[in-house]
Amino acid sequence: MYSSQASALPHRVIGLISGTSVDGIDAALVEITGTELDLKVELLAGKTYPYPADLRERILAVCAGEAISMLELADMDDAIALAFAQAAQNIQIGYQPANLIGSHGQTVYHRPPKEAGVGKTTLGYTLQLGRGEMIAYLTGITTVSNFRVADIAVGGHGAPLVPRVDAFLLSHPHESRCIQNLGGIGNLAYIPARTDDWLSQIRGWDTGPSNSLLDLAVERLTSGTKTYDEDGQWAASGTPCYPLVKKWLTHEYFHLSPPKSTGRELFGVAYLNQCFQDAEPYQLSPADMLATLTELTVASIVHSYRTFLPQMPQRVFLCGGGSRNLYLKQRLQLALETVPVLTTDEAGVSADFKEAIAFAVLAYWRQLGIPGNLPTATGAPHEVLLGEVHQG
Ligand SMILES: Nc1ncnc2c1ncn2[C@@H]1O[C@H](COP(=O)(O)OP(=O)(O)OP(=O)(O)O)[C@@H](O)[C@H]1O
Ligand SMILES: CC(=O)N[C@H]1[C@@H]2OC[C@@H](O2)[C@@H](O)[C@@H]1O[C@H](C)C(=O)O
Repeated sequence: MYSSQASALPHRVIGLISGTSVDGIDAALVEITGTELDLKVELLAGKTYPYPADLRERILAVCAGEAISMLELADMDDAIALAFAQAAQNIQIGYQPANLIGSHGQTVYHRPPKEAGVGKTTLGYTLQLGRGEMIAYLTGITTVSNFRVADIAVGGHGAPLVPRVDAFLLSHPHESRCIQNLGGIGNLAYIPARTDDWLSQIRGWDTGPSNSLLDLAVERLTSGTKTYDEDGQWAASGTPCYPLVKKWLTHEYFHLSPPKSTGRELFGVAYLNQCFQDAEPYQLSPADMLATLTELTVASIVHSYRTFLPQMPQRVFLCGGGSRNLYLKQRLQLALETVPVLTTDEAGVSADFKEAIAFAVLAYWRQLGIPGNLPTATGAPHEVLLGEVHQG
């Protein structure tokens, strides 16, 4: 545990991320004081800046495995960095300028590490575009980026990284909690009540698809006129097909023991095509298909908790865009029975901007020399400093 002396003064930091939904750049301007147990973050401004439509399409194509040249890769890296730098400039309008940026960038590829014989691991590989050096150059603000590689370099998954920040922002003295992110991919942080040794008992992993398949299905069912099902209204008018959910739950990812991480490589276009093929004999309506895909997200989360957690949490707090999907939230509450399902807003942390806030905190920790990974979530053998620093 680190002393808070180094950070007695508040730090104004910008956190930036575009996640696996590729819907746009979430930017948070925050004021941070304290370090870990005394960490305090005030959200001054939070906003999502949508990507230009052509850039979003190019990113999604690359995520789906389309080949591009090195020249195109460099251009895409810079186009993303430019969009991130603009988001950083815009979020500060009307505020005192920030002195640090933590930028996650855009994940375009993620390959978890693999066992390679006794005590050996083939390192994972992860690629986030939107290079930090360009953001620092364009904004004149010191920028920390490329957070995942240091954890990967010691054999970890490099993901999920937010659980360590969740631990200090959302733990409770007497209550065990799950913080469930519903992004393109879902992930959780299980945080026991803050008694002795609570930190070492925190768990975290990716639960599987959350909005990624739903969004792709909506695009497909509307011939591209819609990108998501607002509030889950369309899905709510359908009925889940349980034999399909049962079949899809046999996917080996759901049965892998944590630590584990995944991405659009596993739960993207190819997987959705398979889902539509599997659904053919059932002649589902579009609404039934969306309800069934929603149920896969719900069932995979609940299966994950019941199988891999030491005990069920006392409360679940949702965050990420999927926490605004009322149908998904309602189905999750039904499946979790007596465990209350809330959003992190109700625990004082913005459900929409928690990931952006987390990368502001991770950059701040990097500057203070505080590790950012949680080995029990990433599978790394020990804590490491995360992020590369580019002076502004
Ligand atoms: N009102 C809403 N109703 C239903 N779904 C919503 C709503 N608002 C946002 N979403 C969903 O949330 C998604 C965006 O969520 P979020 O920004 O948390 O994802 P992300 O950060 O890209 O994902 P990840 O956490 O995997 O990196 C949208 O693509 C959409 O599917
Ligand atoms: C490689 C990558 O970008 N992973 C993301 C993704 O989106 C959700 C889940 O999969 C999580 O593991 C991670 O993001 C969050 C911010 C994390 O690291 O905690």
